[in-house]
Amino acid sequence: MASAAQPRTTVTRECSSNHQASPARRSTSLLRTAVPSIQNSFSCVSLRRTSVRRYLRLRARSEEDTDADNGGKSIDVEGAGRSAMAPGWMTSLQRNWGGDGDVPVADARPEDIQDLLGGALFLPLFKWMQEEGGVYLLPTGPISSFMVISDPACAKHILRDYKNYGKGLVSELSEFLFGDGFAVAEGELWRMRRRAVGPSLHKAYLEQMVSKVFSKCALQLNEKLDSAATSGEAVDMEANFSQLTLDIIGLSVFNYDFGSMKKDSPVIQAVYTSLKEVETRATDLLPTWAIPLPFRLIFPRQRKAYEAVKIIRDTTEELINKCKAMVEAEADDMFTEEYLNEADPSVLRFLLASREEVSSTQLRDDLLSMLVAGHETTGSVLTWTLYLLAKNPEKMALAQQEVDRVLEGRDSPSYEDVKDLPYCMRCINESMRLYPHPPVLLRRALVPDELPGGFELIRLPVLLISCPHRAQLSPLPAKAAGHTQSLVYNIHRSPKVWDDPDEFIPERFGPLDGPVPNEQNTDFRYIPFSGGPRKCVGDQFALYEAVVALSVLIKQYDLKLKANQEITMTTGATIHTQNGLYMHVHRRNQSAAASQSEEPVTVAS
Ligand code: HEM
Repeated sequence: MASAAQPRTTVTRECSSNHQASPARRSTSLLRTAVPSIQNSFSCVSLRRTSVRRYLRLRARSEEDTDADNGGKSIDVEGAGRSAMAPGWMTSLQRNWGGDGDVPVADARPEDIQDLLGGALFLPLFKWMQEEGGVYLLPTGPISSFMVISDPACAKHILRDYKNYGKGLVSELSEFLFGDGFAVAEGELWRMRRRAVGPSLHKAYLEQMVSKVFSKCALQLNEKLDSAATSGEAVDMEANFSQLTLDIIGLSVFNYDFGSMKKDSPVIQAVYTSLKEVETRATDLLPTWAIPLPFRLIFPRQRKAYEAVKIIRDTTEELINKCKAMVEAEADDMFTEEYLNEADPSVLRFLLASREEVSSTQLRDDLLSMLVAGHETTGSVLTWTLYLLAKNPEKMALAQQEVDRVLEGRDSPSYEDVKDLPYCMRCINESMRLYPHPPVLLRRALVPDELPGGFELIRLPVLLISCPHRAQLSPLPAKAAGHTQSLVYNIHRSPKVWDDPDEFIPERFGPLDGPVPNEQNTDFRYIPFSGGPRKCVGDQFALYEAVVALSVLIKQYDLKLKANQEITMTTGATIHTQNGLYMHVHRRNQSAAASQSEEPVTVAS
C-alpha cells in the first residue's frame, strides 16, 4: 500500500507495545502495572474492600498523571482519563462456565485486555474476528458477554429492526452528555424528536450551507495554512480539521461562529473529553461514574468529564437563548419545512420558528446531539482521507485533476459542482470504509432473537446497576448474549466482504457516474452512517461538507506527510491519531520544486 515515493510514516494497526512510548502512552504505565495487581487481588468473585480501596488509589494516581502530561498536543487524546477492562480472570471464568452454545468465544487473554488500555478498542476485536469468524462472543464479566457482529447479513438484521434492538448501553453510558437528546433517546421520544429535527436538514438548507458555510470556512482554513506554506513548517492537519468542522457545525446548527480556526475553543477539547469518557465508561472495571454525583467528583476523571459537559451545555444554552430572543421578537410568520430564513438558515432557528412544543432541556440536548455528532466525525473523515491521499500520490493527482477541471478559475465548489466531483466523493467514501467513525455500533436485544446463521440472542434480565453488561441478577447461559456490537471496522476490513480490504481503492465502488455507495446499494457491506431507522441524520450534510473542504484544500495546496512520524490510532467515538497528522503544505504552483527538496524517503509497510 505504501508507495516508494513516500516519506516514512506508519499507521500502527496493532495495539502492541512495540512502538515508541509517546507521552500519552507513558502515562498509562502505572495503570498497566496496576491491572495485574488488581487481577491478583480479585482472585475470588467477591470483591475484598481493601483491594477495591487499593485499586481506587492506584487509579486516582494514574488519572492525576494523565492530567499533567498531554504531550503538548492541541487535543488531549486521553480525554478525562483511562479505564480498566474486565481482567482475565473474568473472561476465563465465563469461558469455563459456558454452556453448549454454538457461538465461538473470543480468546480474550489478559495481555490483550491490558493492551486495550489507551489504544484503539476495535483492533483486538478485529484480531478475534480473524480467529473466530463473523459472529463471536466477547466475555466481559463472569456471566455476561457481547455478541460481536462482523457479518453484513447479521448487521442488517439488527440495524433495521429498531423495535427489537435498542441503543441500550450506549444511551446509558452517554446520558451524562446527551441527556434526552435524540441521538441516544429511545422509543416514542426518539421518534418524535427525529421527526422534528430531521426536516431541518432539507435540500434548500444544504444548498445554503455549501455556499455560505462550508466553502467560506474551508477558504478560511486555506488562508490559515498560507503561513505554513511560506515557512515550510509542518502543521497538524487533524487539529486543523477539528477546528474547521467545529466552526462549520457551529454556524450550521446555531448560526454561531466559534472562530476556532483563529483562537482556541474550549469546546473542541470538551467534546473530545466527553466522547472519550463514554468509551472509557464502557470498559470500566469499577464504574466510578455510577456513584452519586457529589461523591463521583472526588475522582479526577469524573471531575474532568463533568466540567467538559458543563462547557458544552452552557455554550448550547447560551446560543439557544440568543436565538430565542430574536425569534420571539419577530412576527408569527408562517413556517414550513420549505421555508428558509435567508439571514439565519440554522437548525436552531428552524426548530424555534417551527414553534413546536418542546422543553428547553430537550431542545438543548437535541442541538447538543447535532453539535457533538457532527463535529469530530467529519473532522476525522477529512484527516484520514488526506492521510490516504498523501500515501497514494497517484490518487491525489486524480482528485486534483478533477477539482481543477470542475472549478476552473474558482476557489470553491457550488452545491451543483459537488455532483461533478465524484472521484473526490469516492475518496471520502473509501476513507470512511477504512476508517469508520464510530468503528463500533452498540445495540441491545430487547427480545430473544435468532440472527442469520442461527446465532442465538437472548434478552438481558433485570439489571443490577447502570453497568448492565457486567451486572445481571439472574444467571444467563454464558454462551448467549443480549448485547451486540456491530463492528463496522471489521465488516469494512474483512477479506470475506471486500477484495484487498486494506488497500485504498476509491475506484472499488464502481463507475463514477454510478450511485454514491451506501448501506442499501451494498447490502450492508458498507455502513459508515449505520443503517435502518437510526441511520445518521446528517449523512448528506457530512458528505457535502467533506467534499467541499477537501476540494478547496487540494485545489490550492499539495500536502506531504512529515517524515518519520508514527501515526497511531486511538478512539474517542471516532478514530483519532494519538499524536496528530503532521503535514508540509506547498502552494500548488510551487510544489514541483518543493517535492524535489523532500527528505530522503524510507518505505514503510
Ligand atoms: C462523516 C461524518 C459523520 C459520520 C461518519 C456519522 C456517523 C453516524 C453514525 C454511524 C450514526 C448512527 C449510530 C448508530 O446507529 O448507533 C450517526 C447518527 C447520528 N448522526 Fe451522524 N455522522 C456524521 C456526521 C453527522 C453530522 C454532520 C450530523 C449533524 C448535522 C450528524 C448527526 C447525527 C445524529 C443526530 C445522529 C443520531 C440519529 C438518531 O439516532 O436518530 N452526524 N452518525
